[in-house]
Amino acid sequence: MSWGYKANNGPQKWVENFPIADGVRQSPIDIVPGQASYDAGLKPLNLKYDPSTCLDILNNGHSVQVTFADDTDSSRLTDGPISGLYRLKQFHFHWGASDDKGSEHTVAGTKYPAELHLVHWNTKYASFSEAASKPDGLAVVGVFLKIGGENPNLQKLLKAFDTIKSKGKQTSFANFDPSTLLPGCLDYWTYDGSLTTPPLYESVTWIVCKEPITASSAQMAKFRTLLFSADGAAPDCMVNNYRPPQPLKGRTVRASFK
Ligand SMILES: NS(=O)(=O)c1ccc(C(=O)NCc2cccc(F)c2F)cc1
Ligand SMILES: [Zn+2]
Repeated sequence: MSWGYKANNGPQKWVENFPIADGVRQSPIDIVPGQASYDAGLKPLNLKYDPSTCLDILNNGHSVQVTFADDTDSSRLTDGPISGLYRLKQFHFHWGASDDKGSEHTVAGTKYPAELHLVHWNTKYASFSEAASKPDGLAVVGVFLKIGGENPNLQKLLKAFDTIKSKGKQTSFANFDPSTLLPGCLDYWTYDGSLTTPPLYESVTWIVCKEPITASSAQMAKFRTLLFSADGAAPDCMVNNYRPPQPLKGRTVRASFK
């Protein structure tokens, strides 16, 4: 049976097949703002996304994912805490069964209802797959979702959910601009971490935005209509697809802001 988020295959069990789960730079973490150190050397994030690189939207059995063409540099991240140029590969979300939980990172113990991950890979490597196992291979921008007014930029995504309800379903998804999902202020915390799902590779420079974006409670409910299960199997709601915070193990969290 493959990994998931249930008692019998969830985060407490992943170490059995992925021993790095107990590694020294695992993600997510609890971010304690008072303990983060302001680093004046950190540059502003430079994110440039080209909507024409948006390819499709997929239910991969763990999350809903929007995948991008990464054969050119047209959707990419530079500056911030990283050096070089990282190409956007995909973005996806993690969310809860109710509005009181769902994010992977927490802020002084506070859980948000959901968290968006924009996944980029270092173009010093030939591909995402090669970069994914290197200590400086990936950079993931995390954006918290909080409950507020309806977010019109999410609506386009949510409208596609009915056609990708079950595991393995995907549909073409064009001309979506991921920058519409970024907060107005790009202040961030950054630390060295890992993929938050198996294979849990310790290859991610995490860049977590301080400012959340909003989603309405009804929009959050729409995420919860997706299924972990494939067509024809007993329907299993896709909820609580988040890993809890992991030990900091001596790592420093830096802040790009005072
Ligand atoms: N939640 S997150 O942002 O930390 C995260 C981002 C990407 C992946 C991923 O690509 N997994 C599949 C995958 C595919 C190819 C090679 C890999 F190493 C690999 F992990 C997993 C977790
Ligand atoms: Zn993620």
